[in-house]
Amino acid sequence: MLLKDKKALIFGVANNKSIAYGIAKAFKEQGASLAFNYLGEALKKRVQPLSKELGGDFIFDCDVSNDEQIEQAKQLVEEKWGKVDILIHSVAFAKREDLKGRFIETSREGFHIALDISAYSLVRLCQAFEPLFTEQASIITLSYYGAQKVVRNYNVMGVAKAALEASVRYLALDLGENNIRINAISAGPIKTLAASGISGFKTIFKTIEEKAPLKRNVTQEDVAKTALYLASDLSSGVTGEVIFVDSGYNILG
Ligand SMILES: CCCCCCc1ccc(Oc2ccc(Oc3cccc(O)n3)cc2)c(O)c1
Repeated sequence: MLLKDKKALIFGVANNKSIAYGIAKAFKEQGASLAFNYLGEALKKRVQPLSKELGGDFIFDCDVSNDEQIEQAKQLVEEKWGKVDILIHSVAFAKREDLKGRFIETSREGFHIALDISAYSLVRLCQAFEPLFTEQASIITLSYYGAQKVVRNYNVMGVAKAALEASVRYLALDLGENNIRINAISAGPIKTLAASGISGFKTIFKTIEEKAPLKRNVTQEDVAKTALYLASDLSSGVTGEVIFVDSGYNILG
């Protein structure tokens, strides 16, 4: 049991297609205790049954763009668990109109929203939960190839993911003082609720099957297994890294 008695806080399960759901399922199988956030009453109805199904300890309302809600979440987790061994950040958002057309048309508001929810939220969650992280705690966030190379339509989310990946490196320096590790998994395209909001997703998904070295798209399970490695002592010497789980697509010219 790779994660026996570890307490894993999971941000970003929306449904059973979410990457965070696949990660949580694998963590449970390896003996971890789980807790999940949900975004407001509407999504509580979706997350509650998923948490039950996965044997979660508790769920909590937390909009990661709201500092008070993050502080309240920290206080609740402190009360329920006292400490946190693993934090999964699988949260992002951009306005629909900013995920298509010309990036140059991005509004100031749209840029702020995308970077606040998709990148700054990781910094703030680390800041709030730092007092609860155990000696060997591990933090994992999710990124995409569009952070490093231009992928048409990904637009402002690519800029947000670039900021997220750089934040992982700077956070690794600060958190390393206490032997806490933070890494990103750059996952290939997976058919999630979020993915359905991006123009051109289907085309990219098909291209991977034709061009990627493994000639197939990756699954939630592929990503979850790398998350197990990063969350466990198997990756004890790894921090500040971006690990591609994308059938090798990123290595192509
Ligand atoms: C053109 C790029 C195709 C491959 C995209 C792979 C991918 C799929 C999903 C990803 O996660 C999100 C999460 C939220 C997000 O913002 C959204 C999603 C739906 C509606 C909306 O208004 N914003 C966009 C992507 C992601 O970062 C990357």
